[in-house]
Parts: sequence; structure tokens; C-alpha cells
Amino acid sequence: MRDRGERVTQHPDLPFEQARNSEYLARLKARASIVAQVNVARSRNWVDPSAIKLPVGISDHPLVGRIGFDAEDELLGRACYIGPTRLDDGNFQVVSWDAPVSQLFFGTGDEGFTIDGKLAVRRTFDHRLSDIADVDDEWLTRVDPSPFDAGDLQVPAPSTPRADRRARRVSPDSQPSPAADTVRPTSEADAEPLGEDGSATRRRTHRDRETQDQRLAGMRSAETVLRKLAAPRSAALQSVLATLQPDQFDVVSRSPHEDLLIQGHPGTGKTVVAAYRAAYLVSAERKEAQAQSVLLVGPTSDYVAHVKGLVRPLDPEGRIVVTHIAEVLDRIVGLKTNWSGGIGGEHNDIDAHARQFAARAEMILQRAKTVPTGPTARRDHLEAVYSLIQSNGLPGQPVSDNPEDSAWMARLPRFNEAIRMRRYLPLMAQSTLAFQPVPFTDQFTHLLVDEAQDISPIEWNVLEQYLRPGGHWTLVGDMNQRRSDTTYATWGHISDHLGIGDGDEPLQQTLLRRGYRSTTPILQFADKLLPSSQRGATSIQVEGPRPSVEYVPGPDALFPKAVEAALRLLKSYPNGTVAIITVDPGRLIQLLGKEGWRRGETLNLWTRGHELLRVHVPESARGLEFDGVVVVEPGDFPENLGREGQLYTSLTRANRELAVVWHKGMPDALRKAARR
Ligand SMILES: Nc1ncnc2c1ncn2[C@@H]1O[C@H](COP(=O)(O)OP(=O)(O)OP(=O)(O)O)[C@@H](O)[C@H]1O
Repeated sequence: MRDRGERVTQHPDLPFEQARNSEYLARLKARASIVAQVNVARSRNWVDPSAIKLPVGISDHPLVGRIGFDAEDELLGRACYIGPTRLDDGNFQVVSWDAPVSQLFFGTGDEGFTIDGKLAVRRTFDHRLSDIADVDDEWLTRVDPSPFDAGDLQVPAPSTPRADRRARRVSPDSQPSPAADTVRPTSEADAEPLGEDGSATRRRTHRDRETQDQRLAGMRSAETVLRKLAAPRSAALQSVLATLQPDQFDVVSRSPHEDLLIQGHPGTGKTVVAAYRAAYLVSAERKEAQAQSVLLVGPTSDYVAHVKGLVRPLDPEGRIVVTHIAEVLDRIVGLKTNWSGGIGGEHNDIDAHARQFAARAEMILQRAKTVPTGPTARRDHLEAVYSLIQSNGLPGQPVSDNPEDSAWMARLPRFNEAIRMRRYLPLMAQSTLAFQPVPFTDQFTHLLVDEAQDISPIEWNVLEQYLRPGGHWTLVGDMNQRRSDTTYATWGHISDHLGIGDGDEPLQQTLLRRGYRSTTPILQFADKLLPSSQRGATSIQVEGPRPSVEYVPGPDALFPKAVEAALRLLKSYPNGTVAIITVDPGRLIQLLGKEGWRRGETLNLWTRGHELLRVHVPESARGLEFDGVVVVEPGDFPENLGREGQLYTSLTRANRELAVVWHKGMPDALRKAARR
């Protein structure tokens, strides 16, 4: 069966490029096998099991594209490939994606290098796993013969370099003619692969076409991007290195000696930019990158699974650690404990002052010479620091003189209770740091934080400990998706806290404006939750089904209706992913159990025969995406300071289709949007 978005006609060079790609991957593998396996773990604390097994230099990422020039270049000839790693082998020239010359491919400019002649054509590859699935040419200047037709257009056998490579000559008739390869207007059938509901076959009006053309302005390889977005979503993000856009590559490739702040509406590619920036920072290609190491911190373990695959093939030396905030905190505490319950809590639980409280408590312990020793010293020491905070120090030696602080301290639970509660994990981490700072070997030259709007002051304090002196930050997020009042309300506050920016000026925001994930109808629906100044998010996926909103008359019918909607979406997106997002997962799970669903590999996954359904609370859905999403009882989603960040995030997890099921209440803004 043809997947959504697959092209009907095949580019004539596809077999050749597929064979070239196989040869490239085989050569990389051969190169890697002669390099001894090394332990690339960065430190005792950050052992990444998948990194240890990876031989240096290996990458299973396919070639990403090819550029051709209008004249012979002394070094590169008429054309060269762009790949995850450099390969320089006679007539097979692959330039690394982050080498200066690759700027020609990504369309960001021509600084820092010179070629003899000009760029004539960009060829972008679309992939299925590590194979090339499609080829898309963009001609800037037509040249004849084509730079890709330098008399050596042969199909090598797709085997190891040593294998018998009886070349098959591609018939001259099948050579790409520049005219045929010029990017076709986006109104052609290929560029409109979007509708499961018949919208793809619907005739687009002239105005629709104009709007779409405007949305695609400034993009490269727009057809391939649209095809990728129309394809079913999988649990993990698929590589989009080949279709990184000029504005995205520009951010990815900023100097490692710069702090960056990247803000964008849902689905504007922030996570993609974060992942490739991490890879760019540590790339082996550039000298300046060789001393770099990156801690990429996301919101949840699902996010880590979602993103890890993007950076792995571009980081064969294992210099990027992808983790999530709770894992960072838990590693610091270093005790075997199950943290249960939500993150929530009183403001002070996570207040930045905790650092001073913990430091003062440790000082009192040192003065009293009562620092624990022995086999359980770590736990005992943590208990001692925490308990001193809880009691606001010793008589005559308070931890804080502020009555508000001491009232908060008096409300803290006893250590044995607190050590199991997720809401006290940041305080426990901060208390541990008071006597056990992060060693230099565990620190990184760059901290890259995604969903940064959800990091609390105390968590920023903890994260700061992981940054080497002189290191830099890349902060990525969306203030409109902020999930709680306990985090900073503006980027200015965050940059003040971290002391980054230009003197008194907070760090400048880099805005990502182009929406990729959700269709415009979904964004327009969710948009109504935002203050008017923040509205107007748009997507290059202009068309798609309107979100469906269904009222159910009785509370008992709510979850059955939600499951019914999810089953309908599963039918529409048989190779894709569907999630139900609710603040009351218990009732849903009970129902799924009764209806024969069983828990899958992870907590959020439910299976019945061949059917797969994902169940999320707003918290765990952050940063993820699915083809279809059912949001249950939107009126129950918690608000923060009058904002509906959690609901907004949940509604925008859908790539193609959104259903809302409600009984108790609907936020007014959405009620109006649903009636339109
Ligand atoms: N250049 C690109 N080519 C193809 N797909 C892209 C490109 N950039 C982003 N996408 C796709 O758009 C979707 C959304 O991207 P991403 O998750 O990075 O957005 P985000 O801004 O982090 O979203 P959110 O804040 O809502 O979590 C993903 O499926 C991603 O693969």
C-alpha cells in the first residue's frame, strides 16, 4: 500500500543514487571496523550504554543530498555529495553536512569558502530508514550537461566496497533533463498529499494556492518537506537533516561561543533545531567542535526516546548526552528511590533560594562537625541537610530569617516521606549539591535545554552546575506552552537568572515562525486559547480536517466516546500514531482494560491485537507528536495565571487530525472556535 505523501513517479536517477548511498554506508562501515572500539563514556555518571558500543566514526545515516556547479571546481569537481560524515575517495566526494561548503546545500549563504563557479543545482534525498527513497532537484541555473551527468553516471552494486561492482550504465534517455527536474509548482498533485478525508483530491482554489505559495516562500525542497510531513508519524522523530531549511540551519550553525534563545509556536521545528545544533556543536569535521560536549535536556523520558535517534548517527563519539530534567536531578541525588506523584508544589518547593538554604544547612553541619560518615554516608548526609532546612537550622543558627521561608520550611514533610515524592526531587538534588558538587569531568561545554519554559528556578540552579566555566547555553521553548506558575513567566527572567544576555539587556530571541507539524485548521483552533497578541500561528500544512468537537450528555459516556474517536483515527492513520490525552488517565485505563487492551512496552502504550494506542497526561505529551489526537474534557486541564498552557500544548500534538470530547465544560474560546 502506498503511504500518504508518497510520490507516484520515480526520479530517473533514484536507482543510481540508492546504489551510491549503499556504497557510502558500506565504506563508512569498513572504515569504522578498522578503528578500535573505544569507551566513549564521558564520565562515571554519564555512561550512555548505546554510546559505549559504538565504534568511532561509524554513522548509519544515509547521504542527505548533492550539489552541482556550473563550472569545474578544483577540489570538488562538478558536483559533490553532502553526507553525515566526510568521505574523500577519488570520484566519490562526500562533504560533511556541517562543513562550510554545505551552506550551499542548506541555502544559507556563501561565506567562509570559495568555489570555482556557482551553484547550479541542489539535489535533496528523501529517506526510508537508511535507504534513499526519493530524489528532488532544485535548479538555480540550468547547465547542460548536468553536473550530475559527468559521464560517470553508473549504478554501482549496492554491496561492500570490495564486492564485485559490475556497473550498470544508466540509459542516456533516463538522464534527468534540467527542465524536468526544475521544482514543480506546489499545486501539483505531489505537493498536495495531505488529505485522508478526501481533501487532497479536492480542487484547490486560486486563493488557497496563493496562500500555500506564500507559506512555502523561502523554503528549499518544499515538496520533499510536505511529503515527509504527510507521511505517518512514528514514535521517534525521523531524520530531517536533508530538508533542514535555511533559517533552521542558520540557527543550528551559530557559533558555539554564543548563547542562544529560540522561541517558536508549537511544531515550528524547535526540537529539530535543538537536536541538530547539538550535533553541529560536537561534529568531528570542525576543529573548534572537537573540544565540545553537549548536555541536551528535554522534559520527559518519552522525549528522550523521541529525539535520541536524530543525534545518534551524527555523534559517533558519544559527546552528546540526551537526558531529561528528572533524570538529571535523580542522578545527583544518587539514591535508589521511586519518585511518585506530580511535579506540582508550592512555589517555594522549587524556589531559587533553595540553593542558599542548602548551602547554609551544610555550613551548620560542618561547624557542628556532625558530617555523616560510613556506608550510608550519602543518604545520611542528604537527610541531615534536608532536616536542617525543614527545622530552619539550629537554635541561634537559622537557615533563613524570613518568616515566610520559615513557615514554608515548617510545612515540609519528614525526610522519609519527602524522599519518595517527585515534587521534592529538585530540593533533594539541591541539598545534595551542597555537599557534593558536580565534578569537572561531569560538566559540559554546552547546555541545550528544550521546553525551557518549564524549568523552575531551582532546576536552573541545578542545571548551571553542569556547565563548564566559559560554557554556553542554547535555550529552546515556547512561553505559551508554559505548564505551571512555578516557572519563570518571561525569557527575560530566565536570562537574568542565568546571567546571560548583553549586559543589562536580556538575551535576544530567535523566532522560528514556520509551522511544520499541525495543520492550519488545528493551529487556528488551538490559537484561540492565546492572548490576541500571540495568535496567528500558521502551518505549511495548510489543509486538513477541521478539529471535531463532540459533547457527550453523561459523564459515563465520556471515555467510551474518546476511545471511539481514537479508533476512528486509528482507522484513518493505519500506519501512524494515535494518542488520547487526558488529565484523568485512571478512568481511561480501566475502560481500556475492560475492552481487552493490554499495556505495551512503555507505560503510555496500549495494545489490542495489532492496534496500538497511546495514553498521555498533558505532562507526558510535551514535545511529542502523533497523527491523530483525542483530547478529553478540556475544561479539566489546569490553568496557570489565566493561561491554558497545558491544554494548548495537548491540542497541538496532532500532526493531521484532532478530536475533542467533552462533558463538563469547554473553555469559551474553544467553544467559539468549534462553532465557526
Ligand atoms: N526542515 C524540516 N523538514 C521536514 N520536517 C520538519 C522540518 N522541521 C521540522 N519538521 C517536522 O515538524 C515536526 C515538528 O517539529 P518539532 O517537534 O521540532 O517542533 P517543536 O517546535 O519542537 O514543537 P513543540 O514545541 O510543539 O513540541 C516534526 O515532525 C519535525 O520532523
